Amino acid sequence: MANMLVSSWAKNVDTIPENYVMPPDKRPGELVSVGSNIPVIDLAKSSNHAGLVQEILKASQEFGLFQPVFPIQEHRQPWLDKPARYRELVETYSAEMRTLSTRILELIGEGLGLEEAYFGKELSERQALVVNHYPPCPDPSSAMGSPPHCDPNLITFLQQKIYGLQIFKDGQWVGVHPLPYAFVVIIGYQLQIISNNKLVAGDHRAVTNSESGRTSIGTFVAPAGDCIVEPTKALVNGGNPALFQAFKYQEFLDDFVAKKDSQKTLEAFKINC
Ligand SMILES: O=C(O)CCC(=O)C(=O)O
Ligand SMILES: [Fe+2]
Repeated sequence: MANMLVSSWAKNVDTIPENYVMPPDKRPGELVSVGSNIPVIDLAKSSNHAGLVQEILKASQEFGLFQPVFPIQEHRQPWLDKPARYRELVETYSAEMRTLSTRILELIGEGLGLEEAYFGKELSERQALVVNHYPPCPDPSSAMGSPPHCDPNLITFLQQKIYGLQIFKDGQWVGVHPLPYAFVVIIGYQLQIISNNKLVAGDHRAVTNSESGRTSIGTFVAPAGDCIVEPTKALVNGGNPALFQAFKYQEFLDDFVAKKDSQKTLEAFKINC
């Protein structure tokens, strides 16, 4: 059992096992710079609420990703690295993430001109915590930590201490700098669909490095399985016809798991004009 965990043997390898070597066209390549223009948004700027909403909306339209910073984390970093109190920590962490996601979803809803609680009910009913661990890799340019994809859910909150996350923007991969007191917010496909393509899902991947292992903590907020998702009526009219059909979220998720290619799943739910 212990040997099945990559982390138990990966420390001792000096070449990548063959099944981890990616075909040349799927490799991360060498030259990816850390982006200096990825939006970092200060949530404490409550004196300029309208400005904050606009900043979040613009980032969600242009990048599908942003990094909110908020002061509470300067005092308490909720990093889950103490297994002894893991259960308790996960409970507290999940509750805090719920508060943060509610806040961000309210700001996005406001920016889209929707009622305050629009995303607060069935559309955000599910919340899952996923901890990814990437061991150090002898040859990071030939292997991939997490292949390129968009998240199928509504919105994702990611915490990373070590660099590894990259976003595809303007035809190239850009590294997302791990800021110590910021989360990374990634717009998921359900927000793209509900906004009728006004917001874009962030296309991202994770690379490895040879010096150290990397752990990322993801909080995935998603609709209930039987929740009907469709472009919101508020953003659909004669000039802006609905670009996606209505579906049950579980149908979208099943297609995503079956196809293993997030873009193909999005295509399958488009209305063919
Ligand atoms: O580990 C990361 O930085 C990205 C993980 C990810 O994209 C995912 O779990 O969906
Ligand atoms: Fe992801």
